Amino acid sequence: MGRLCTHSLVLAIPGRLDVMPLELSIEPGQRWGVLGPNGAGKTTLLHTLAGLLSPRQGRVTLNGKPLKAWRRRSLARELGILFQQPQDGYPASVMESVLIGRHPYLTFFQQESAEDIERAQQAMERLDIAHLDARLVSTLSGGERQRVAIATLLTQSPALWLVDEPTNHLDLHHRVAVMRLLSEQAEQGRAVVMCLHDLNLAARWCDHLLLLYPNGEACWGPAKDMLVTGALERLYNQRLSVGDIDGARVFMPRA
Ligand SMILES: Nc1ncnc2c1ncn2[C@@H]1O[C@H](COP(=O)(O)OP(=O)(O)OP(=O)(O)O)[C@@H](O)[C@H]1O
Repeated sequence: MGRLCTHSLVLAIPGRLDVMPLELSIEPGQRWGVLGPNGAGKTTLLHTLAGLLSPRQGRVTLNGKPLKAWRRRSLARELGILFQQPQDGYPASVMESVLIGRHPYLTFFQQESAEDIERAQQAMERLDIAHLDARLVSTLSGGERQRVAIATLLTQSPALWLVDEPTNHLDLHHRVAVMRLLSEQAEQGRAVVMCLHDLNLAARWCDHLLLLYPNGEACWGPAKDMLVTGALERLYNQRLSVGDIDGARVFMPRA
């Protein structure tokens, strides 16, 4: 179970004082998209939801318990984060990197078991990087590194996935594959919160949306209620053309 709630949460964004408190309730099985222009606070929100940043005001609870009351290792079994910036500053192979996902389940001196290795192999196959298992992560392309980071999260298998721009660097095929994977996680009862820049991915794959405006305003709710052209144009300060393709709403920026 991964039920994450925010209570009068105000993000600590430097210089932004007039910010609407967030009262979010992210339930197991839901796919939340976080939308907003550059600098709106999407990454700050994700890091605050993960307990990596303190809010200016309010609190976050996971399964009813304040994040601060969780022990870090227990929290890492419940909640996983995909960072926008790669976190691979040390030399490691793809396999070693993906196995890090099992660390919350191991004691300090414990070796990974055959089952841990099997999970990592399955995750690498799912992300189409099994053939790269012995390669140093530092030698990979941007899209390959992104798939390693997602495979690590899949190996970790948390109840709540916090993913910052999961389709960064990915080609069209892998973009869809990753959105399918996130959807499946939700179908299996996990909760997924994803920061997205692509409105059409959000419209296609998210059932709930949070719109973060750069002036501190915010609105959230079921995706069908949030995908209002005027509100999105104001969000991005960009005129949009709207159409329907195969039953899905599609947004195109007007030139
Ligand atoms: N350590 C810091 N010092 C000063 N300002 C900061 C700091 N960290 C973040 N900010 C500012 O907080 C605001 C929100 O940043 P954040 O990274 O959350 O935005 P974002 O919506 O994720 O943007 P993007 O779409 O560009 O990734 C930005 O204006 C950023 O410059």
